[in-house]
Amino acid sequence: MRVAFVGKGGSGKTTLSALFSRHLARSGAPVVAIDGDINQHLAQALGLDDGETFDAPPLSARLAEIKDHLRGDNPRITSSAAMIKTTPPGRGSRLLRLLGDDAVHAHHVQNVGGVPLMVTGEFDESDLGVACYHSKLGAVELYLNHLVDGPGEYVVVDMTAGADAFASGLFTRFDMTFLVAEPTRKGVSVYRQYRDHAEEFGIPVAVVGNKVTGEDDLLFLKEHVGDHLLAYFEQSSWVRSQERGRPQGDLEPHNVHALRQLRTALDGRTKDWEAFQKHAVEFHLRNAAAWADKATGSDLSAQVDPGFRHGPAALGSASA
Ligand SMILES: Nc1ncnc2c1ncn2[C@@H]1O[C@H](COP(=O)(O)OS(=O)(=O)O)[C@@H](OP(=O)(O)O)[C@H]1O
Ligand SMILES: Nc1ncnc2c1ncn2[C@@H]1O[C@H](COP(=O)(O)OP(=O)(O)O)[C@@H](O)[C@H]1O
Repeated sequence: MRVAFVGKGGSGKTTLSALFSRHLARSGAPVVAIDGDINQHLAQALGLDDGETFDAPPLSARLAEIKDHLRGDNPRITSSAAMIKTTPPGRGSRLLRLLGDDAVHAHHVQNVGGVPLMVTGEFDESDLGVACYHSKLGAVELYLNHLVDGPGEYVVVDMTAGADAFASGLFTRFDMTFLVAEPTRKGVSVYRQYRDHAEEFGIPVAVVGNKVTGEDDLLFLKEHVGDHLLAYFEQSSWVRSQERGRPQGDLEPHNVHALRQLRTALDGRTKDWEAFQKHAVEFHLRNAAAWADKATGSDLSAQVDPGFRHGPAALGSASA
């Protein structure tokens, strides 16, 4: 199961991504957390100490190698240069298993606070004015497009705020999207934007309230998001103490309960590999027509393999 945490900057996406990843990992479930936020703080939120560093290379630093690995010997994708972030897998592509023995996990995963973590990379000075953050997110999209995750396995992505997530179709790669909303007008406005995109594509979105301090906060959220409110987290002194580098005691029982609610909702989803691949193809064709055919000088619609069926059955016939 894949889940994205989205919402306004500062709403608590990173905090909740970290809490949820750790909650899953502690239960013994296989988890990969991915920091896809423009502000790369997930490692810290998972408990990377001040003296420690995250040494695994960011996914965006090895995009060409990742593409080369994933295209395997798919005859429709003749070079990594011809592969764009939306290029869907086909027969001959290399498919990934969660935390499998492959070049992507081997290079990019580092364990932080008991959670295997990959990062997309900082949006640095050299990117300013020349690229959008979607260039960093391309590797996440390729990873998710080629991943065959089984039941009881989890990918948790801390997503960037804002419209970049919609640019390529990345938002259709998840079994569930948790929209983190503070009980403020700004907090719920992102919800409306996301809801409209999601409805168009039949994407499941649930609102997760955060930093709730009382009945008024809860009523405000219910008034604005209604039945889409799945769960809410209270303002947490444990989170605050952890942020100060001195975690005290345990996460509050109400917040632990909210984590369980998120997991139950996610576990209740049924995977639809056919719909998943259909969206991948649809967005690939859109990107091809909008900019990528021109950028690569080729007809990228030819990369779509109509005979490919994504999902566990495809693992057997994929490139080794
Ligand atoms: N949605 C959309 N619309 C318009 N232009 C886009 C879009 N996505 C990517 N690009 C531009 O294409 C260049 C390569 O994109 P990426 O680095 O994201 O990766 S990839 O080629 O898809 O792997 C890159 O341009 P350059 O930076 O000039 O190489 C991106 O800015
Ligand atoms: N439930 C909570 N209780 C207390 N502080 C919180 C809670 N959720 C988030 N915070 C704090 O709010 C700030 C912003 O959270 P962060 O997770 O970095 O947001 P985002 O990733 O959405 O930008 C951080 O200082 C974080 O510790």
